[in-house]
Amino acid sequence: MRSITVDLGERSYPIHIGSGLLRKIGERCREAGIPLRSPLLVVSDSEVAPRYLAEVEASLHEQGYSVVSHVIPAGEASKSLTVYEEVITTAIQAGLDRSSAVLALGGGVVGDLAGFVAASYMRGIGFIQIPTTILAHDSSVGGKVAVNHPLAKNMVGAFYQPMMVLYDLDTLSTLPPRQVSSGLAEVVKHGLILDREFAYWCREHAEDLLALDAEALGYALERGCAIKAVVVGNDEREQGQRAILNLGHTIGHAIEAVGGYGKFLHGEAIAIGMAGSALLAAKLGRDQAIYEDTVSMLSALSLPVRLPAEYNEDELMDAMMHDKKFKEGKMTFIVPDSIGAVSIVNDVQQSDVREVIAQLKKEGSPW
Ligand SMILES: NC(=O)c1ccc[n+]([C@@H]2O[C@H](COP(=O)([O-])OP(=O)(O)OC[C@H]3O[C@@H](n4cnc5c(N)ncnc54)[C@H](O)[C@@H]3O)[C@@H](O)[C@H]2O)c1
Ligand SMILES: O=C(O)C(=O)C[C@@H](O)[C@H](O)[C@H](O)COP(=O)(O)O
Ligand SMILES: [Zn+2]
Repeated sequence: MRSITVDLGERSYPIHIGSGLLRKIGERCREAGIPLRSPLLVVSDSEVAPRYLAEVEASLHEQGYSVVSHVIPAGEASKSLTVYEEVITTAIQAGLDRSSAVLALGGGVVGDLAGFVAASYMRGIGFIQIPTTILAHDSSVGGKVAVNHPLAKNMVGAFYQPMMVLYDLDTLSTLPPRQVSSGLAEVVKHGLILDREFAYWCREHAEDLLALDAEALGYALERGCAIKAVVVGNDEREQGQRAILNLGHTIGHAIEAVGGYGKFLHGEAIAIGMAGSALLAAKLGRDQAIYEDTVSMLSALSLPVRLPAEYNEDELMDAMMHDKKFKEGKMTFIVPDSIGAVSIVNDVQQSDVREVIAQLKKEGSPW
C-alpha cells in the first residue's frame, strides 16, 4: 500500500492506494476514531453494490459498527436533488447522528452525491471516500461534492473534505472498457496541466493502461492523485490556481448538460473539451502542435475528440453561461501553453468559442 497526504492543515487526510483495502475498512474507521455507537451509512450504486458492498459491510460489522446501506441506480442521472433527498431520508430513518459518517463506495457519481449528503446532513458529518473507478482517482480527492441541476453540472454543492480516501485497485478489474477510457481522460488531464513527461508517458503506455496492467495503472493513478493533492493543497477553495483542474470542463460540462446526463460519460465529454481547449490555444496564438499531441494522446486512450453534429451551438453556449466558469459576464477557459503547462484565461471571446465548437463538429462523429 502507498499513501499520499492531502496537506490542508487540520483538514489534512491520507489517500491510501493499494490492493485488498476493502476488507480493512472497519479497522481504518476505528483508527480514525469513528465511534461504534453511531450508525454508519454506506452509499453505493446498483453496479458496484452487488460486487463489493458485502465485503465492506462485513469489515465494518467485524469491528462492531452498525451499518445501513443505500444503493442508488448506477449512472450520472442519480447525481440529482431527488436522489439526494432519498439518501437524506435513509440517513434520518437510520438515526445517523453528528458522530456518524457516510462512506461513498463507488465512482464519482456516488462520491459527489454521498459527499454532499455528508456535507449537509446535520450541517456536516464524517465522510470517507472508497473510489472504485479510474475516474474517481480525481473525484475522491479534493473535497468538491455536488449534485447536478438539469440546466447545469455540479450546480448545488460544497467544498467538503473526506477524512480519508481508501483506493482499492482490485476493484478496477471489473470496470467496463468504456469506463476505463473515461477515467483515463482525467489521468492524462493531470499530465496535460502540470507534468509533460507524464502526459507523454500516458500515450506511450496507452495499451497497458487500457488493458488494466497493474503496474502501469498503479503508477498512473498514484501520479494523478499526487498531482491533484498538490493543487488542492495549495488552493483548497479554488481562489486561483485550482481552476487548472478544470481543463476541458468549460465545453465538457456543457456537452454533458445539453446531451442529457450520461449520454457522453464525464471523461468522454472532458476529452472533447480538452481537444476544444487545444483548438482555442491555437486560435490564441499557441503552437498548433499542442492540438495535434493532445488529440493523439486522447485517441490512443480510445477517447472521443469530436462533437456529433446534432449538438446545437446556441444550447452549448447557453449551458456554458450557466456554469461556474462564467463570471462577471466573462467566460473562463483553461488554455494549454504547451503540453504540461496551462494558463487560466478569463476573457475568452464568445465568437472564438463558437468557432471552436464548429471546428469540433467538422469531422462528424467522434468515433
Ligand atoms: N468531485 C470532483 O472533483 C470530481 C472530479 C471528476 C469527476 N467528478 C464527477 O464524477 C462523476 C463521474 O465519475 P465516474 O466516471 O466514476 O462515474 P460513475 O460513478 O457513474 O461510475 C461509472 C460507471 O461504472 C460503474 N462502476 C463503478 N465502479 C465499478 C467497478 N469497480 N466495476 C464495475 N462497474 C463499476 C458505475 O456503476 C457506473 O455505471 C461525474 O459526475 C463527474 O462530474 C467529480
Ligand atoms: O477538483 C477540481 O477542482 C476539478 O475541477 C476536478 C474536475 O475534474 C471535476 O470534474 C470537478 O467536479 C469540476 O468542478 P466544477 O467546479 O467545475 O464543478
Ligand atoms: Zn472532471
